[in-house]
Amino acid sequence: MIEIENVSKRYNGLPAVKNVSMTIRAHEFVTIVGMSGSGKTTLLRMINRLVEVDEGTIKIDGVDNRDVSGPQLRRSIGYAIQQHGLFPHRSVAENIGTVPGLLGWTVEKTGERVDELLSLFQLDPAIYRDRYPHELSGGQQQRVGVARALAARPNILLMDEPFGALDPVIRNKAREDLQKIQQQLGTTIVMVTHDMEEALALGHRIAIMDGGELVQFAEPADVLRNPASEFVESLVGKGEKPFRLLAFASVEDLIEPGEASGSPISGQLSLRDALAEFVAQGKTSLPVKDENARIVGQITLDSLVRNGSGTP
Ligand SMILES: Nc1ncnc2c1ncn2[C@@H]1O[C@H](COP(=O)(O)OP(=O)(O)OP(=O)(O)O)[C@@H](O)[C@H]1O
Repeated sequence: MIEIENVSKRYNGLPAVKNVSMTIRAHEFVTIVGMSGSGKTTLLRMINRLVEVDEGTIKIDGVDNRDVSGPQLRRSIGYAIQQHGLFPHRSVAENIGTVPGLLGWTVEKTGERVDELLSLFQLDPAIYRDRYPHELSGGQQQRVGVARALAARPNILLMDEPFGALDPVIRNKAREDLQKIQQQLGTTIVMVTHDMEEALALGHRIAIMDGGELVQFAEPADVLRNPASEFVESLVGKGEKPFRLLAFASVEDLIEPGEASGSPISGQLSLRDALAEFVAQGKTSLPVKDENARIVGQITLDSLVRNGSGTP
């Protein structure tokens, strides 16, 4: 758990973060979103004390983060950034093994962990272990950067625009991988992004910053339905809002009895993807199938539209 209490930071007399309080629960995935210069990175870096707070306290699992030394704190918290920060003259294995090395792990234990992480990130250890960063694609470098941040099994992982430099296709894949890894390892993740789509897709809760202030901290659907201010509403994108809300419900929520023609869609599909199917198939109702491809009912465009607009 990370408890941020009344934290402020100024640079040259100008406030960068203003009196922010928020509690991030263990195993939670929190995204911090906001415009450029809104204080996201400053807030993130105060957690691992790459930036010191001017006022307020940050407690990690109940302990003030100033009660341990900065280097010691940073060995226990993973940190991944956009420029991945890999050491160019060290191999992939040496890069990933950096923190375990500092913590005094044996060569054998570190080697096992390196291979385990490479496999987790779908990089064959036999091929990639001994490569150097310049021998990897941008997406692979990024994955190695995140693997390195997770090497010593930190309970907390801080990420600053980790996918910013990736092209959209690889970026989506990287997000999915991260989501799976978070579920698998239960790591508490705090991730800064300026991409609302990314914040909504990944965050269990989203923290929205504006001019150094935390203006809303809530679950994605809540932010969409009840934006705390006009600024949040504009960030969410008024026009996009109905589609984004549809992404949080699935076809199985709206199954009804009856037969429909057309190519069956999965009950697991999000309503947003279902809407695309209605358009692609040119239908107003579609059959719904379960995991065993059995037809279990139908969904109508009418019910989807009513759900999307919030009309019962
Ligand atoms: N080391 C520094 N020295 C002086 N001013 C700084 C420093 N770091 C940040 N600032 C200022 O503090 C404010 C918040 O910056 P911060 O990097 O936290 O914003 P951000 O929301 O992460 O922005 P971006 O999305 O562009 O990275 C900005 O006005 C910035 O210019």
